[in-house]
Amino acid sequence: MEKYVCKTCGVQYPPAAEPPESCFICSDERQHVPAGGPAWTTLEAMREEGTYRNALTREEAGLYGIVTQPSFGIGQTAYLVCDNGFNTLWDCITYLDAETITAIERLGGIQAIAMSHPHYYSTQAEWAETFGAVLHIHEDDRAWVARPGEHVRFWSGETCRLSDGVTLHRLGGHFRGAAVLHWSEGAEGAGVMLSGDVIQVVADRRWVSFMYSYPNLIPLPGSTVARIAEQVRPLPFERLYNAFHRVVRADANAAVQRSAQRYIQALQGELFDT
Ligand SMILES: O=c1ccn([C@@H]2O[C@H](COP(=O)(O)O)[C@@H](O)[C@H]2O)c(=O)[nH]1
Repeated sequence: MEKYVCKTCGVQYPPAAEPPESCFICSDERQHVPAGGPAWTTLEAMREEGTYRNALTREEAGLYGIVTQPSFGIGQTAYLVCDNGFNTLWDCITYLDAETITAIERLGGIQAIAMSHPHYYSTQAEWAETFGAVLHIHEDDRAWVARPGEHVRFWSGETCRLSDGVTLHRLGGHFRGAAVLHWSEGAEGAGVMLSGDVIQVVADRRWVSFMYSYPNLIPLPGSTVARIAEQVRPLPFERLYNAFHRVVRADANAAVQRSAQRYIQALQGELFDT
């Protein structure tokens, strides 16, 4: 029996004799199945190949980025937030090896794992089991968990406090249970938001955007974007990190507010006349 991993999104499935016929994450209209159909590997095969390694980078005091090189699956970055002795892994990546485990153990291990949305679930069960961490997922996204188990804690409502400085906020939009992480101690106490791509940092780093599907370019309703901006407004955060190493470095809450206004104006035909 093997725990097959979808090569397109990096999500791991429960033990089975044969790979699944399709990946239910990629078959959804927010992702895509490659033209050649689904393809599969396993975490063990990836380790044996020796192709991959994880780069762990210090982003700022108490915050580390972890990304697989060369890129695998969607290619997202996971973050380790070290908040006064309580470490949270924000989002997850598929590849996990002994070198990564040692490096993270040196930083104090992982006490909690929290996910923005299903596209980054990857091998979250392996990470939770390896580090003895509780895996926090909003209950509205329960149906997207390929490998449920004792390690998962489904949270409900709009917020979930993980440590003194770390709180999850359900924003919805990209997925019903889509969440962001607010770290009040980040950016030297000015606050940091980790957003996955529930709030997406765009090419011009002074702006963000919001989508139902990024690869298939399906936007969100203006009312949803307005609600997301209102939920975020009271939170103090100077910096915002997305899942692809893009950062709004200064005045990030204001960037979210003006970007939401611009997005809604564009949807309403008030931003340009082309
Ligand atoms: O800016 C982006 C972000 C993501 N994608 C692609 O979308 C899918 C789903 O990933 P999410 O990041 O969770 O939306 C994946 O295939 C990404 O490569 C994109 O095209 N542009």
